[in-house]
This record gives sequence, C-alpha cells and structure tokens, in this order.
Amino acid sequence: MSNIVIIGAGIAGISSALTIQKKFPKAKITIIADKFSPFITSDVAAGFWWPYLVNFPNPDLLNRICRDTFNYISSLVEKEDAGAMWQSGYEVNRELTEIPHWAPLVRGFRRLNEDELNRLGEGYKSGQFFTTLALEPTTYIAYATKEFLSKGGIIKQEKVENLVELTDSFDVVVNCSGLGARDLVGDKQISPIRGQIIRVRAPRVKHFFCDGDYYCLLNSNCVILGGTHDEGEWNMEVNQDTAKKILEENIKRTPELKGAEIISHHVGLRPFRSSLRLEKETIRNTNGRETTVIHNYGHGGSGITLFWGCALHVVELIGNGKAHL
Ligand SMILES: Cc1cc2nc3c(=O)[nH]c(=O)nc-3n(C[C@H](O)[C@H](O)[C@H](O)COP(=O)(O)OP(=O)(O)OC[C@H]3O[C@@H](n4cnc5c(N)ncnc54)[C@H](O)[C@@H]3O)c2cc1C
Ligand SMILES: O=C(O)C(=O)CO
Repeated sequence: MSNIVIIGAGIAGISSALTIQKKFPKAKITIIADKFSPFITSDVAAGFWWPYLVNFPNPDLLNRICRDTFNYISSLVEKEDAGAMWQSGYEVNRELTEIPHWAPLVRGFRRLNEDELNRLGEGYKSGQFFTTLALEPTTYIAYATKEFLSKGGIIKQEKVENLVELTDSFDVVVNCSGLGARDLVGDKQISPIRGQIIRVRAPRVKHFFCDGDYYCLLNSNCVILGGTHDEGEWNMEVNQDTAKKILEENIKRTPELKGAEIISHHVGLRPFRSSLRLEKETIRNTNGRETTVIHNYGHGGSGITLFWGCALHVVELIGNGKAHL
C-alpha cells in the first residue's frame, strides 16, 4: 500500500487530506502537525469568501480555484455541522476600483451608485453589494477531520524538523505548513501579516461591511470585527488599543454594533507569500529514493477563499502517474 503524508492540519492540510483520500482510496494517508484546531491560524479566520491579501501568477488557475472553492462551500450550506452560511453586504473603497474578477461567482453582485456610497460614509469612491459565503474554519475543520478519520485517515502530533527525512518512508509528501514553511523548507518568501479581530454578539447586524481598513463579517453565532494587517509583525499578544480602535471604527461604519457584547479577542498571522506556492517537486534523497513533494501554502488572507480549489489541484499535481497509489 502506498504511503502519503500531509504536513499541517489547518484548512489547507485537512482539505488536501480529504481530496487525496477520495482520489487514492487504497493509500495510507497520514496528517502530521505540531498544532491543531482550535489553536492555529485557520481558527482566527472569519471564514469570509473574499480574495484578500494573496498573490498568484496564474489568473486562469486562480479563477478556477476561486470557483471550485465557492461552489464547494455553497454545497456545504445545507449540512448542519459543516459551518457554511450565506451573507450579504457592502464592500466599499476609498479609490476607484475595477469590477473584481470574482464578481460572476458571488450572488447578486451590484455596483453601488454615488448616492449609496455617500450614505455609507465619507470618501468612498466605489463599491459593491453582493451575497457571498462564510465557512467557519473551526467548525469545518472538525467536520472534515471526522470524515477523514472515518475513512481510515491517521493523525499524528509531531513537529517535522526536516521535510526530506520524511521521504524515506512516504511516496508523496504534501506540505501544508502555512507560515511554518519559513523554517520547514527555509522559504524566506513567506512572512506574517498580523491580523487582530474581536468576536462580538450583535444580533441586530444583518449585513457585512468592509472598506479596506476595517470589516464587520457575519458568522452563525457572532460577528467578527477586524481587520488590522501588519506586515512582518509576529506579535501574538492582543493589543488593547488596537482592539478599542477596531471596535470604535466599526461602530462608526455599522452603528447597529453599539452596545455589542464582546465575546473574545484574537490575533492571527496570515501566511503571506510573494505568490501562493502550489507546485510539485521531486526529491531524490541520499538513499536515491524519489519522492513527490507537493507544496500548498502561502494563502495570505484567503486560505478559506481558496482552500478547496487548491486541494483539488494538489491531487492533479500528484497526478494520474500515481494511479497505482
Ligand atoms: C485575522 C485573520 C482573519 C482572516 N480571515 C479570513 C477570511 O475571512 N477568509 C479567508 O479566506 N482567509 C482568512 N484569513 C486567512 C486564513 O486564516 C489563512 O490563509 C489560512 O488559515 C491558512 O491556512 P493554513 O492551513 O495554510 O495554515 P494554518 O492554519 O496556520 O495551519 C498550518 C498547519 O501546519 C502545521 N505546521 C507548520 N509547520 C509544521 C512543522 N514543521 N511540523 C508539523 N506541523 C507544522 C501547524 O501546526 C498547522 O497545523 C484570516 C487570517 C487572519 C489572521
Ligand atoms: O482578515 C482577513 O485576512 C480576511 O480575509 C478578512 O476577510
């Protein structure tokens, strides 16, 4: 039986494990990670489907990845325990922007007119109203992990010090280590973009709102207020002044937040890379053994927006050449 390992148990790792398990049902598939949900970056995410702080050089593949992920999340909405939901709202900008490439994917995309922009706040030059999805990562990761284990998947808690060491015992290694790739494979192109958020209870808020500086996004039983984006910042401590500013600025934009009950504060480090790394390499180790390594990391602020399309592409990269797996 062939042996496949996925490094990482975040949204990228667990989804890659599911698509691989579906494609190669006879393979032995193991997820190795040093940290698991609910203590990883993926858990901090609002789960909002919206390409943000991510680069990828192949626009056709990016569109396909966006479409595959959007369609997959929309298929999860009817499943009680998957954590998917629809939400409508406003995205506005202080500069003139083009219609985004993903506009045809979301529902009811409509550009806002000048009067609407003026009513939403000062200085907005363009914007749109649309209906998109949210997939709450912690809920989804639990849902997906249950499916992975039910089909014979194996999970191990361990920090991988050196990826090449795994090539002696695995036919395929899938690297979904997020920001950990900086050390795991010495990739200095990946660095953190620190984000701080607040989870609040605000039942009167019925629309999302984002304007490039701050955002108010819906989840099934809370509203998520953000969104700082500090490049190269590793500090994981909640900054109280930042929290106060996030709350104040969001109340200005969404007055229904007044009096909202604070549930919790969180900090996460977006795994930002000059370009999302979604590619294959073959490693021949010192014993002359060849192993296929697939890299799937560097999703920046869009890990939930891109995860399923990336996981499907991981299987394509492993390729039919491994049909015997
Ligand atoms: C504040 C904030 C809000 C966000 N909101 C959204 C949003 O609304 N929509 C969206 O699409 N994206 C959002 N994101 C981005 C999203 O969270 C990330 O892009 C995504 O979580 C990255 O997933 P990942 O699986 O690559 O990484 P992670 O979740 O960080 O998982 C990495 C895994 O690899 C493991 N690992 C790393 N190195 C090693 C090693 N050497 N050995 C063993 N295991 C290792 C870790 O333990 C972990 O299990 C947000 C991010 C932040 C910070
Ligand atoms: O803060 C982020 O990274 C987001 O994607 C919010 O949608």
